[in-house]
Amino acid sequence: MESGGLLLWALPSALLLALLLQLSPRLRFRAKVLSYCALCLMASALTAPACLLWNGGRTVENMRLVCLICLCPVHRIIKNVVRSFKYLYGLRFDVKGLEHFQVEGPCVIVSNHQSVLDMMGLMEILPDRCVQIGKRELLYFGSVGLIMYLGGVIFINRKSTSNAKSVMSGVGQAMTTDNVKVWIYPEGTRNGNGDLLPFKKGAFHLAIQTQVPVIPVVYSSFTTFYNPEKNLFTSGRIRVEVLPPIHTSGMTATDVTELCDTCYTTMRETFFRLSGTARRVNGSTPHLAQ
Ligand SMILES: CCCCCCCCCCCCCCC(=O)SCCNC(=O)CCNC(=O)[C@H](O)C(C)(C)COP(=O)(O)OP(=O)(O)OC[C@H]1O[C@@H](n2cnc3c(N)ncnc32)[C@H](O)[C@@H]1OP(=O)(O)O
Ligand SMILES: CCCCCCCC/C=C\CCCCCCCC(=O)OC[C@@H](O)COP(=O)(O)O
Repeated sequence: MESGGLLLWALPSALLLALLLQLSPRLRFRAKVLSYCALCLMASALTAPACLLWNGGRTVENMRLVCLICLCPVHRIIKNVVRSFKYLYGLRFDVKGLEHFQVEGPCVIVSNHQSVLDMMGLMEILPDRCVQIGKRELLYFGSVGLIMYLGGVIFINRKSTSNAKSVMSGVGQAMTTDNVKVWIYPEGTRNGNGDLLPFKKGAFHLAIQTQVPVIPVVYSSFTTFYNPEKNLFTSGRIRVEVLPPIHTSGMTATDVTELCDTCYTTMRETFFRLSGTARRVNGSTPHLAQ
C-alpha cells in the first residue's frame, strides 16, 4: 500500500481510538491493564534468553544476574526490568524497614496480595536469593511463565492440599541447604477490596518446620488508584513496610495457628495504618482514619 493510503487509514483510526479511550473509562482501564500484561510478556521474552545464556537454566541466581553490559554484580536483570515499569504507570513506592531483611540465613517473607501490579512492589524490595511460591497456572502465561520458571518460582497446585504440602516440604529442605529465602502470599489469592483475606497456613508451617523467622511485609491499599470495579487505574503512591522478623526457634506444629494469627493481626493493623483507613467492622467499608 502507498504511504499516502496508509496514512489515510492509520491517522483516523488512531484518532478514533484516542477518542474512544477518552470517552470510555472502561476501555481506558482495559487498555491500561492490557498494556501492563503485554509489557510483562514482552519484557519476559527479552529477558529469558539472557537468563538461559548466563546461568544455563532454572536458578534463583536469575533474580540477581550480573548485568551483561556493565558487569555490575548488583545489577539484577529481572528485578530491574520490572522495577522500571512503575515509571510508565506513574507509581511510586515509599519503603520503610528494609533493614529487617538483614537476617542471617533463610527466612519466610509473607506479604499481602492485591493485584497483578504486585509484581512491581515485589521487585521493588526483593532481597537476594529469594524465590516465590506461585500457583501452577502461572506456568502457562507464555513468556511470563518461562521467566518465573527460570527465576526459581516454586509452583503449587492450590486445589490439592497434599500436593502443596509435599512441594512445601521440599522447599523447606532447599531453604536450609541452599540458603534461600521464600516469599509467600498467605492470602493464597489476590484481594483488592481494601482488606486482608484470612491467611492460609502453609507459610507458617514452613517457617516452623525449618525454624526460620517470618518477616511480614505490608503494602498499602491500591484502591485509591487501582480499582477494576470503578475502572480506575491512575498514578499513585504505595507505602510499604517491612516489619521486624518473628522468630520461630523452639516453636512446634502446635504453634502454627498462633503464629498465623499474630502475623495476620499485625499485618492487618499495619495495612489499615498505611492505607489511612480504619479497621473494618463486620465487613463494612473502611472509614478514613483520624
Ligand atoms: C518480566 C516480567 C515478569 C515478572 C516475573 C516476576 C516473577 C515473580 C513471581 C511472583 C509469583 C507470585 C505468585 C503469586 C501467587 O500465585 S499467590 C497463589 C499461590 N500461593 C499460595 O497459595 C500460598 C499460600 N497458600 C498456602 O500456604 C496454603 O496453606 C497451601 C499450602 C497452598 C495449602 O492450601 P489449602 O489446602 O487451601 O490451605 P490451608 O491453609 O487451609 O491448609 C489445610 C490444612 O493443611 C495444613 N497445612 C497447610 N500447609 C501445611 C504444611 N506445609 N505442612 C503441614 N500442614 C499443612 C493446614 O494447617 C490445614 O490444617 P488445619 O486446618 O490447620 O488442621
Ligand atoms: C501463549 C500464552 C499467552 C498467555 C497470556 C497470558 C496473559 C497474561 C500475561 C501477563 C500478565 C502479567 C502477570 C504478572 C504475574 C502475576 C502474578 C499474579 O499476580 O498472579 C496471580 C496469583 O497470584 C493469584 O491468582 P488468583 O488471584 O487466585 O487468580
